[in-house]
Amino acid sequence: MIEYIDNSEIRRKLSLIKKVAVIGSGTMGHGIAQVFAAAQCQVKIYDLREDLLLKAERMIIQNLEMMKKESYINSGEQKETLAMLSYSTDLFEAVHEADLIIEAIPEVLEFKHQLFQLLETMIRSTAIIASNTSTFPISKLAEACTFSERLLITHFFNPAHLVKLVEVVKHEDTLPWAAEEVINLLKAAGKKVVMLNKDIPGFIANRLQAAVVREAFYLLEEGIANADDIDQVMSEGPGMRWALNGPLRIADMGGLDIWEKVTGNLFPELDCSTEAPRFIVESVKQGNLGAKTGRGIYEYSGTGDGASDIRDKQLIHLLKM
Ligand SMILES: NC(=O)c1ccc[n+]([C@@H]2O[C@H](COP(=O)([O-])OP(=O)(O)OC[C@H]3O[C@@H](n4cnc5c(N)ncnc54)[C@H](O)[C@@H]3O)[C@@H](O)[C@H]2O)c1
Repeated sequence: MIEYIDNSEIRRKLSLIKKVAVIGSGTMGHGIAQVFAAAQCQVKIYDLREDLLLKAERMIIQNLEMMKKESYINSGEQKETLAMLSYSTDLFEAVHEADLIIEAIPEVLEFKHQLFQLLETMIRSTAIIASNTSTFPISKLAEACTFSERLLITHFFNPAHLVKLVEVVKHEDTLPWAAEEVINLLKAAGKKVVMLNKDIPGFIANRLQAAVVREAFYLLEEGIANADDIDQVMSEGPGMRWALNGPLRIADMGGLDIWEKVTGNLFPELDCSTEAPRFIVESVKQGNLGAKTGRGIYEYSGTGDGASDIRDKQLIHLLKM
């Protein structure tokens, strides 16, 4: 973990990043834009169509309204954040003055490469470019761009306006000032930043999550317990501890002699499949994508907005603790 002096106000004033462009206003993009707007950057959000931008604006308004209702921000902060945001379907207009450009478009390498090639002709020669990719190593992203010395991964978590963690990955060419600027800004925005020492697919968090999810679907498919019980085992047990201490510290606290037995005895028993779980593949084929389509592992009313409202309220309560 990078540690800087904790004086976000001074850091913010000294930061070179005043203007931010967010490309892609979907699940992640709108929340990322909100984070930078709340940190007093002028933020332009770009998407392919006007209706997508209107949806993003609506979601940011709802996010801020809930944060105010739950007394996490005041109405001054709500207004100031909204005033820092603007929306555009013109890519050049969105990016040409930006100090930092964050892409949050779909996880398709070809799309990201095409976008980088377009950006090359439009952005300032000192602009920093960050990708919110969940899985691609930065070496893959850099293959199709001429700005690898200003390229980073900033991996936010859904919902980006509430989850504190951002994983940062540098390319071997990334200049130290570019990483430092972005990390300082993220910290001033209240984020917890972890920078990886090496480039690896899935970074840290998604590798840890994927290991747990693989086993969770194995237990479900084998009928060991129903979905609700499997989820409860996690949230009432390990999840509760993991909110406060990571798996390595917990291993230390339990005793490494015990964990030698637990891992040695259990590793040979664990699922080690190398493909997406059958349950997920079948659900996707049937168009059951989870909360957003009303059905996944559970059933939801409408488009699942109620479920994300509850999740966001619970996260705000956790943050206030
Ligand atoms: N959803 C998550 O939980 C999550 C978490 C962390 C990281 N990510 C990563 O963030 C990125 C975005 O994911 P998302 O879930 O927000 O996707 P999304 O589908 O919700 O949003 C993507 C947005 O990008 C727009 N878009 C598509 N092609 C574009 C282009 N060429 N130029 C500009 N905009 C374009 C789409 O119109 C859409 O609004 C992906 O790389 C994903 O892996 C997602």
